[in-house]
Amino acid sequence: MSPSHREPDGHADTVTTERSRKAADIAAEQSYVSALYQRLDAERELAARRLDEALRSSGGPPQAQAEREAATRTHSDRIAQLGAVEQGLCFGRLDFSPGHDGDSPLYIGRLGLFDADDDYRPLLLDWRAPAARPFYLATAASPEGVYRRRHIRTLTRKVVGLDDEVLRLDAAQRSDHLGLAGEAALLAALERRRTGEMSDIVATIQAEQDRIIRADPGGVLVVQGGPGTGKTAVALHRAAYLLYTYRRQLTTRGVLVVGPNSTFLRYIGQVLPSLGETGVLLATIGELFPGLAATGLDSPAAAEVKGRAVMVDVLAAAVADRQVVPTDALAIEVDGEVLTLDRATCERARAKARGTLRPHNLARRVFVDDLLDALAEQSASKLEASVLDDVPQVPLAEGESDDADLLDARDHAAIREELAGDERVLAAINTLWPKLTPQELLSDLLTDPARLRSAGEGLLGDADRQALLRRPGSLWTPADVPLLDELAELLGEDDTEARERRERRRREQRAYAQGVLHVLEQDEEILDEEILRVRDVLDAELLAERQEASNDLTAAQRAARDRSWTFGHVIVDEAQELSSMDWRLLMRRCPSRSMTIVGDVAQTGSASGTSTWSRVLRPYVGDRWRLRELTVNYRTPAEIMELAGRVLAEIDSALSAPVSVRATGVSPWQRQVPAGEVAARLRAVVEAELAELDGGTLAVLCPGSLEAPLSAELAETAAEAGTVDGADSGLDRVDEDAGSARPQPRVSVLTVERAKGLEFDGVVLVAPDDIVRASPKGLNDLYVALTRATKRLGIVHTDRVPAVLSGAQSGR
Ligand SMILES: Nc1ncnc2c1ncn2[C@@H]1O[C@H](COP(=O)(O)OP(=O)(O)OP(=O)(O)O)[C@@H](O)[C@H]1O
Repeated sequence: MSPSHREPDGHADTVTTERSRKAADIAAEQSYVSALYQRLDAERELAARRLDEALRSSGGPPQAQAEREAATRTHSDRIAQLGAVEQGLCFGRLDFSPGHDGDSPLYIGRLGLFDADDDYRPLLLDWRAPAARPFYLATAASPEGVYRRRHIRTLTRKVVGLDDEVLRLDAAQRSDHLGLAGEAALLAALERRRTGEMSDIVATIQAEQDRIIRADPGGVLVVQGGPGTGKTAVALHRAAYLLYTYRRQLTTRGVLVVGPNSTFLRYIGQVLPSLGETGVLLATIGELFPGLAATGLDSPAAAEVKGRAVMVDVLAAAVADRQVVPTDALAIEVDGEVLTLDRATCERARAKARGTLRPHNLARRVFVDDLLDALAEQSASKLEASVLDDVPQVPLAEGESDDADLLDARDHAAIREELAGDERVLAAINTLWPKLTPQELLSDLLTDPARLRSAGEGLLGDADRQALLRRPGSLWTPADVPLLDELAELLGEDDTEARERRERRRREQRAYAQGVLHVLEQDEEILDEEILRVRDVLDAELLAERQEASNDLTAAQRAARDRSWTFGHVIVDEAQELSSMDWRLLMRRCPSRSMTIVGDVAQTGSASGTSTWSRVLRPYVGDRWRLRELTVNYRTPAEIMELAGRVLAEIDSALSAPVSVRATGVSPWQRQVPAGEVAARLRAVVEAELAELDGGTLAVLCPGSLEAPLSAELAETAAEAGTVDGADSGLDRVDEDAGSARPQPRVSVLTVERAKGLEFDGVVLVAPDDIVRASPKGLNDLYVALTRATKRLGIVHTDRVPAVLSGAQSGR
């Protein structure tokens, strides 16, 4: 330091004292944190030992086997949980004002640890525990007894920094403009390079987020917030919190988290395990019909029509159309005899079946029974007539009547049974009221113009029907899934045969178990009448139950296989995109209406999506839903948000953009290139941006028409440098080594639709004018695209500059 810059001696002393105090604090925290890691290691060893014991023991009675399976599951879960908290095990400490209840410091971390040698004194408090709340909520104005909040920063197991906030109104240490807690730790977290996988935010959850995370689970909670306000982060932490707090209810029914696409689910997939939660099913709507892969793509017009609420009536009409009454009588030849089903008989049977109000496949039984009765009666009459024809006529004696039936009830039943087993009879009845699967019915409907015209009469226009029609054998699409789900409800499943099969299997298992008990008893030496015998503790019924495929699946795994599964709680992210039909499906999965709905109506891109929450919720809960708003943008720097804010004002001047938590000093750049040269020139732009970013992730966002050519162009760069993800390769290969080694920079080429919910360090937006003009929600798409970057944004115009962007800073 030059003499002219020398600090006055007194100041230098203060700095030195401050430094040594910090070093002493760090050393003290290091010893506490090291002790916590020792405890963690001990817990891991214990869990591993117990798992090993459970796996090694074998044989024994069935009850012991079942217990062993449960123990194996518990210990494996515990090992996974302990493994997921290695990074940042402890991140906070609360010190309380003197005289406050329990004034020893509390340490907050990713899970709870206790001192087994000291009456299970808490050493580390799980962030979800009620006592940890002040860490997120206490403020200088409302300190909740907290004197100091400390953020502890660690790298691997080493304490590398402490950020203290003294919660006294006169301790003006904190920026109050957004009411942020732990601002230094928060900004450090936000500055981190993005890896392509979302990370948890347990160490820096803000008060407005915490209130949502810990909100009561009952009823529908809507979380509305602009881009980057942490909606996804909050939704996932809420899932973890609910599972921790309401474990009993929720581990049986499970929690469903719905996201917009598989790229997004990969992006958030790691967050929950790192929070120590694995009992959650992450799925897109397209994945919620078990056994069906919805890999096809709809045109925007087809997706929009399929999402309309009127499709409920179209499908109901399509089902009704399959319950046919013939114009002319149907003739069925059975054993050389012709039986007929006339219009009136069929109409009566149909009315009776429909009158049951049961789903089609279940009401079918009533229809079939009625027709079989009619046919049996006809057949019996014919038989009687032919017998009478063959018998010589004998004059009736006085008082005798000739209407005595030749056939009794047993004969009638036998005739009916024979008809019920006759292929030709069944085939005829099937043409009138077939047993149907949702897939058969929807496929028939969408590939047959006549069926579609009939079902859509008065409900769909010509253009709608045209949009829906497709070739036989087409792949299922995500928008088909809610239609199939609706049909599954309308059709119902006649599971009589399956139930009979299950009952038969149970009987066999019971018989087998009886045999096992017999053998066990013969082996027993009766030494003492007092000693319990096998049969005293286990009967054949119980043993048979244990034999049933041991139910060692989690609720999430069972739910994934069962269409009619209902969840304990449902969380929907990017909920503004869901269609009316999507909502129907989701509401069916959650009859308790314990739901968290997260989204931003200014980001709606899909034509089936919504611009108001009340419109989608009214049919299910009326006005009984709560709204919470998030107002701070943790992702997008102020310079980029300034540009995005103009687009938002254009979408709806009543909407206000969230306030950015930080500025970078780097304004977005814009330049114009001829449309034909964009692919060739993009490579240089990408290389320059990667150099500026010095690692981290970069996305090229473009209209659908440019996705393939730009991917191909950049794939050549990838081949040379090994750094580019093509459109289909996803983001999951991105890695970063805890901040020390330089990460591989990655480039993804994506449409706005696929980039929804994701974020990147840098974004190059190509041809925004085409994006705006491509759909009625083009401005919303532009808003989404502009708000994906955490650091840098560049815009390459190929055609006109959208008016809303003109006049902004140019360059590059
Ligand atoms: N309290 C916090 N501490 C640290 N990081 C946070 C916090 N809240 C949000 N973030 C970070 O801000 C970024 C944006 O969060 P998130 O993706 O959840 O926002 P979003 O509201 O879902 O955005 P969008 O609507 O654009 O999809 C993420 O990187 C997230 O980790």
